[in-house]
Amino acid sequence: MSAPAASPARLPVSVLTGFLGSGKTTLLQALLRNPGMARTAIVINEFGEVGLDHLLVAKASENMVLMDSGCLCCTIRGDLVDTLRDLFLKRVKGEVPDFDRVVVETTGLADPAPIIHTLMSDPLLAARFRLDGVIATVDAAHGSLQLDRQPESVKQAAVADRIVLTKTDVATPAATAALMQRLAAINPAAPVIPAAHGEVDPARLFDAGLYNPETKSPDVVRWLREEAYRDQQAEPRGHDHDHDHGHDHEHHHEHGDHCGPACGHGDHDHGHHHHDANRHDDHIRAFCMVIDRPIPWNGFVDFMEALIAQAGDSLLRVKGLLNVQESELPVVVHGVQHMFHPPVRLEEWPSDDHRTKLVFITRDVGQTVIEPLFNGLVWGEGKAAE
Ligand SMILES: Nc1nc2c(ncn2[C@@H]2O[C@H](COP(=O)(O)OP(=O)(O)OP(=O)(O)O)[C@@H](O)[C@H]2O)c(=O)[nH]1
Repeated sequence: MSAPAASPARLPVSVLTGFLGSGKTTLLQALLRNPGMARTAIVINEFGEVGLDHLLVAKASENMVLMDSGCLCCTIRGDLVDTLRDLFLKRVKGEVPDFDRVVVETTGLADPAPIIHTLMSDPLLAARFRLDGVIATVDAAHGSLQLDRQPESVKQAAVADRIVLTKTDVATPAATAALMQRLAAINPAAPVIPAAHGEVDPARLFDAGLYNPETKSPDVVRWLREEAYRDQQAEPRGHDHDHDHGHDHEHHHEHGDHCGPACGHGDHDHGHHHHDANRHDDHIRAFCMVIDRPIPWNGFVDFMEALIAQAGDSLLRVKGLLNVQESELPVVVHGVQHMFHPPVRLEEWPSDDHRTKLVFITRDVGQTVIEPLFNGLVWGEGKAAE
């Protein structure tokens, strides 16, 4: 098993995504004014669209400007990899003020996954930067309609670590409440932060990654939030998912317990649709698996490889804390679609609970699909007759 220590010293990068017109620019403008954003570099597509003139202090170079809050703002030149390398180099040479955080806005790119993949996979970037988290803006007034009609908007909410609910000043409280419930169903672990006109404490948006910058150590409980999947599954659904209830879960429980009677909510494989099948979030499954006994690492790798091969595009987010047979220490895995971070071995268990926990947010691939694959490749179940 390769389990390199993911150095917390690498610069955290947050990816800001959100549907067209959902308030990304407004949020950035408010953040740029905030003194709490000093020592942050923001990467955007164009200065013009953010309307920075009134916040500008100095032009550092053709594509970099400095704000009076201390925030550095730069536009993408070439591609993101070039821009981030350039930014890092200028920082090292002292050509720009030191910064210890980067925010990348994904304007014009509906799907945040390619940016996340670039951050995870480019070897030079991965040595200097680490993905802190994905922030998604969702419009409180139009978000429901966008979730209905636009698969990208569901995907953005599903891969997010933080969801900023914008335009709460113009949405009705009932619409806001219904949307919050719907977002919680898509992505149970992501806090939904209401923010009219982009007014939000930056501290609530950042440090969503595995590393807690205060303790300089991993905080896997906060990162995994596996209990949120349980809580969410126990809640009445914001829309009709009652077809999930009552199906037979007994067959799932042989190797571990699962998250209550509504676990694998969205296991639509069981049928009984009562509602508009075109709602894109009805294709989203958010569930956790808890496995009692230590798992063989090679079996887990076989399982993940098979899952990626069969359903890579449908895996929106996978996070896991693993108890592997080969190690006394826990191993953390993290993936977005078919791209996985190198596994990280932690120095200690976060609690006395040493069970493996895996959380999945997928499109159309429910627990009833993933669990037999896991049981087959990890425990060799279903192979006896071969
Ligand atoms: N009332 C109200 N209007 C908002 C709020 N946030 C954004 N807006 C308005 O919504 C419109 C779109 O906001 P932007 O911030 O430009 O959204 P965006 O996501 O950056 O848009 P694109 O870059 O085109 O994808 C603008 O007219 C904003 O003034 C809010 O919280 N309340």
